[in-house]
Amino acid sequence: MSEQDEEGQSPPSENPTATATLQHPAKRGPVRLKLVVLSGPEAGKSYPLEPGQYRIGKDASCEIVLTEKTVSRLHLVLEVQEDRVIARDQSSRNGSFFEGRRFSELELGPGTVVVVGAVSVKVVAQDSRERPRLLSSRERFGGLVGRSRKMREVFTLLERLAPGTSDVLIQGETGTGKEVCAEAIHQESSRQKGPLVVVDMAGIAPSLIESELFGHVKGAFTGANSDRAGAFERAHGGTVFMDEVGELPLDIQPRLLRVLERRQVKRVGANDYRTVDVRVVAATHVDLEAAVKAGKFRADLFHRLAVLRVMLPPLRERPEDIPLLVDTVLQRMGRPPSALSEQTRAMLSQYPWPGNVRELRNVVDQVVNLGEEALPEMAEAPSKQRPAGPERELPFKEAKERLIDGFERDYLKGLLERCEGNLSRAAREAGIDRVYLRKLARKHGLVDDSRGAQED
Ligand SMILES: Nc1ncnc2c1ncn2[C@@H]1O[C@H](COP(=O)(O)OP(=O)(O)OP(=O)(O)O)[C@@H](O)[C@H]1O
Repeated sequence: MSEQDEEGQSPPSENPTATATLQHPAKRGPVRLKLVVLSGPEAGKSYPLEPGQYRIGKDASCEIVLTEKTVSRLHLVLEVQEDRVIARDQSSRNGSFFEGRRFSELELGPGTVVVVGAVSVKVVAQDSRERPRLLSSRERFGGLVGRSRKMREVFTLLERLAPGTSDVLIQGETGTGKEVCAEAIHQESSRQKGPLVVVDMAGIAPSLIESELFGHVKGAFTGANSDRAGAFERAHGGTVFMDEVGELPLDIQPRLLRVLERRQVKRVGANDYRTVDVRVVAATHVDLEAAVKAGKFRADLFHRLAVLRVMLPPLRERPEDIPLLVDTVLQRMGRPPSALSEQTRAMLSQYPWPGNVRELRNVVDQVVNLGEEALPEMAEAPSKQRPAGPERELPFKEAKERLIDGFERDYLKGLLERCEGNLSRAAREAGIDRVYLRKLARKHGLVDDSRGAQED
């Protein structure tokens, strides 16, 4: 197996007939492929794919070694044939994913990105000029955590834009971490020692928004008993976070545009402008482009705000992040990972989370404090996003059992294969009691009692 650095050129093949082929619909003739690692410790490495089998895993004996901790010793096998490449997950612990969904078998073609545990790899033509964008290897940015490809793309972007001076628009559904993201941008910028002033447009009466943002002078309106600085003046030298900017009334929008363009504010009732040194980070959960089309948001303000855009993906598009988020939430609660059973974790990983990370945090909190009885409400929550599986039509208890059964079987199968059927080793690796493990394995027909299970 030859291994190249992505920065280098692929050497010409010594034996062109022995290379992997895949019919490209647009071209005649075969397309030779290679696998490029996009994230993790081996990011940038690439491997030409020739007909045959490639084992991908942490074990040094694999043809493609990925040392990242979420990768199983033997994780995925690529079967490279003359005209196609098939990827088969090897009952890996953390799964293999394509477009956010776990797969056990998948046909790969040029451009396919799959996630092995948490490591993204991409199949490209060997002579492709495209230099795949390498992803940040970090799993957190400020208070945001995630190891999915989508979140790593966000972190890559944030690494680049946070230290700059440009204003930023953060878009994402409720609970996707927009406020945490704004805090992180502030903390990673040169303004970190300055103030971060948060203004939630949805939480202020429309008549008071102007004064909140720009301040007022004494007597400007009833109740204005003294001069008051607005959010922009208070944030001088720092950052203003405008949450739910889509709620800004149309008549105030030109005034915000002026602040963005000239960095000048005029207090309500005053005649003079004051210059402010602020960075504006705005967020919205609504589609601002649609609001512009509907005449509810000024196009010029939108374009000025949207120069740099961060899109926070919904949790249902990155289920690989759920285990890490669950652990992070437990840690923030001061609880150990063992505070949740494997069954509960399996349930949490299956749920589509319409309320995103906030909902996940609340459910984990409830389950830890109230016990697993808190889960049924979760399963009853409506979701259009979730594909209807056969278990969706069953009574809750039965559906839950079936789901857990499937999870247990897959998990144990992979575990016992990795541990070559050695129950003691498997129990240690999984962190569960050996007697319980034996009981589970027997339930799923995974130990042959006539031969007696291996204990050491
Ligand atoms: N990627 C993440 N990693 C860790 N915690 C997260 C992440 N995303 C969100 N959270 C947590 O979820 C909760 C909600 O996040 P936040 O308030 O930033 O969401 P939001 O997008 O601003 O929501 P809304 O639109 O409803 O205001 C917080 O407790 C936050 O710490």
